[in-house]
Formats: sequence, C-alpha cells, structure tokens
Amino acid sequence: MPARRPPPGCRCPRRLSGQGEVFKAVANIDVGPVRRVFAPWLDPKAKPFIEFRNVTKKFGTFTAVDDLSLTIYEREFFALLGPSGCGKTTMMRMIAGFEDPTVGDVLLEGQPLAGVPPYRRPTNMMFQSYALFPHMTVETNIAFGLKQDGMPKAEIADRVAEMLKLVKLEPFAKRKPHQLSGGQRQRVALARSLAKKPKVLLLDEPLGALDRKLREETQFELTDLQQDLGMTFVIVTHDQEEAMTMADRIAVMDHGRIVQVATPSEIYEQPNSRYVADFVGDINIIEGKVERCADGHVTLNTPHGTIEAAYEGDIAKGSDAWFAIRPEKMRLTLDEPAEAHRNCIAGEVWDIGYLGDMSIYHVHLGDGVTLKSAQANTTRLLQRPISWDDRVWLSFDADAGIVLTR
Ligand SMILES: Nc1ncnc2c1ncn2[C@@H]1O[C@H](COP(=O)(O)OP(=O)(O)OP(=O)(O)O)[C@@H](O)[C@H]1O
Repeated sequence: MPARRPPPGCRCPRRLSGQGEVFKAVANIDVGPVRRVFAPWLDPKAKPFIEFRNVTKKFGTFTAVDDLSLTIYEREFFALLGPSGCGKTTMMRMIAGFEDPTVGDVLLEGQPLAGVPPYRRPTNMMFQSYALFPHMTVETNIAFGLKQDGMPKAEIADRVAEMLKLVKLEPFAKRKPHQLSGGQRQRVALARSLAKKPKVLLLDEPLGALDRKLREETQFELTDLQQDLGMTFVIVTHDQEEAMTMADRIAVMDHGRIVQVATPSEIYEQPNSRYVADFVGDINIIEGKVERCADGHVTLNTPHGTIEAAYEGDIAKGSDAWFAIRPEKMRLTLDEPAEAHRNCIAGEVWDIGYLGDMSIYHVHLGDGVTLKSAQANTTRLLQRPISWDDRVWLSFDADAGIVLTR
C-alpha cells in the first residue's frame, strides 16, 4: 500500500524536507509556525499558469461553457468536477487545442493559445480509454510520440527507460497491452503521455476503467508522481472522492459555469451553495427562515425546531436560509439531550445502511423528511444500542454545519 499523503492543500512536512524545495519556491505561504502549504492562489504575486478569460464555447446554439474565468497555477493538481455534460471535457479540450473558444481567451504562461495547434502546445491529454496500440509492446507504445517527433534513437531509448522506471513497468517492457492488467495499461498510457515531458498533463477520467481498490492505489501513485515531477495536472472527473483525494483545488461546475473553486477541505466544509454541498459528499439540508442574525450567529426557525448556527455575515430577518450538516457531524442518542430546545431534532430510525466501518442511520422526522447520521462502528453489530424503529435524537453543535443562502 502506498503511504498516505498529507491531505491536498497541506503538502507540507514530507515534501518540504528534500525534493519539496520546488514548492517553497513557488508558494512561500506561511500559515503558522510549523506548516507551509502549497497555495499559490493565496499569493497575490503568483503568476497564473493556465488562464481562462471570459471563455464561452458554443456548439451551434448550445452553450457548453458559459463566460467562464479561471486561473490554474504551475505545479497545481487541479480537478474539474461536475455532473455529466457540465462542460468539463470541453474545457480540457480547449487547453489541449482540440476545441477553440467561441468567445474569450485561454492563455498559457500569459500567452494566448488561440491559433496554436495541439501538437505545438506543451500539453498532453490522456484519455479514459488509454488508446494504446494493441500490436505494439509497452516500450514501443511509450516511444511512439517521440519517434514521430524525430527524436534521435539513443535519446528515445533513454527516455523510454526513464519512463518505464517512473511508472514501475520495467519488467513489462516487451509485453503487449493485452498481456497487462488494467492498472498496468493505465500506467503505460501515463508513461506515454509523460514521455514528451509536457508542461501540462490533462487527464480525462484517467482511472475510470480501474476497480475501486486499484483506483485508490493509483490515485496516490498519480499524486506522488505529479509532486515528484513538479508538473501541472488538470484532471476531469465526476467522482468527487477522486477529486478530493488528488487535487490541490477543485472547480465544481454546473451547466458550463464554475460554481466554486476551492481546496477539497473548503469545498467539503464550506460549500458556497446547496448545489456544491449536495454534489460533494453526503449532506443534510434543512430549510428555515432567519429569526435573528447577530454576533456571529444565525437563529433559524425550521419545521423541525430552532437551529442556532455559527455564521459570519449578515442575513436579513425573514430571509430563507438552509442549514447544511454532514451526517458524520450529527450526534445520535436515545436520550433527549439537555439543551433540547435548540439544535436537537427528534425522529425515528427508519433504516440503517451498514458500510462496515460505519453505519448510516436514516432518521424520519415525521413530515416526510429524513436526516442521516453517520456513526462509527466501534462495537460489533450485535452490541450496538440504537436500532430500527427506535425513537432517537439528532443533535449538533452551532459550528458543526453551515448556513447557506442559495
Ligand atoms: N462536438 C460537440 N457538438 C455538440 N455538442 C457537444 C460537442 N461536444 C460536447 N457537446 C455538448 O456540450 C456539453 C458539455 O460536454 P462535455 O463533454 O464538456 O461534458 P462533460 O462535463 O465532460 O461530461 P461527461 O462527464 O459526460 O464527459 C454536453 O451537453 C455535450 O453534449
């Protein structure tokens, strides 16, 4: 098993002692006495690497990408996340040069890419299907693009050897794709994409063909590789866990627009809308009306009682607002909590989803609303105290969830 990395956005101690010098150079952001993070987007002096400036892409009358602006920084692992058809692949294809914006500019290192054909761009795109040549061996597959570019034979041999080592495929150099596992084929495709040493690697659902376990392992390999190479990776995925595991930042997209760009933990803990909250991970959303908003708190009147939540900002009394809280942040008890007049909701256990390490309790509130509470299975199944049809209390702290206004 690969060693678990620090969470994205916290690429710190391990990388900064040793090869991590590169990160010091690009992002000297101090966030405390011990920790420095890779966060060029917080550095006003950081230069954009890839830029979308008011880009619209239309196919006929259909708008696939809608007046979108975005900055990606050098050495970033950036994920485009969103439902099918939201425009992720179209954005990647505009970086690679397979599509041109209808309006607006895509820039690389400050230079507009308009008119630059794909083969002249320092980008390479790896597709989900891998598109390996079945009749060629692993090494000839990796060498293919280099040969086409007219690289001298000896250099090609060196580069292929380097790539085989990088993706740990040296023993398989003479095999053909059908003699490899799915994960090995994925690594050949990766080696082939990296062979020309592009500045930007574009990965379109790169792990879609792998089973879950291999996918998880490969995610870590890919992020380690990206860090070691110091390259910029842009990945398209509709798998939010994949984006969370690998990316420094995630752009959540909806209908050709970006709804939020932030680090995985910000996207998860501070979604800016119900759309993002709901798209990334499991969440309970409770609708209410603002009763009071002052002193860093909002009091919400909801059909399930009063919720008092931490909130920095101002919302007018009487406005609609939503309290969003992750299932793992909901306590579940059989006894009524002491402060049952607020942040406590009574219900009945309707269903229990057993996931092995944890169980998801679906709690019915009576008026058709169901909330979820995730409980770690620290005791064996037979010993667990809360079961189907039990009357229970869900409770939470004021800062356990987030108040959303849209
Ligand atoms: N060449 C094209 N002609 C017409 N419409 C297109 C073309 N390419 C993409 N589209 C449309 O643009 C929209 C965005 O497509 P895109 O492939 O970027 O979505 P996506 O977010 O990558 O989806 P998926 O996750 O399914 O790959 C879709 O509605 C798609 O049908």
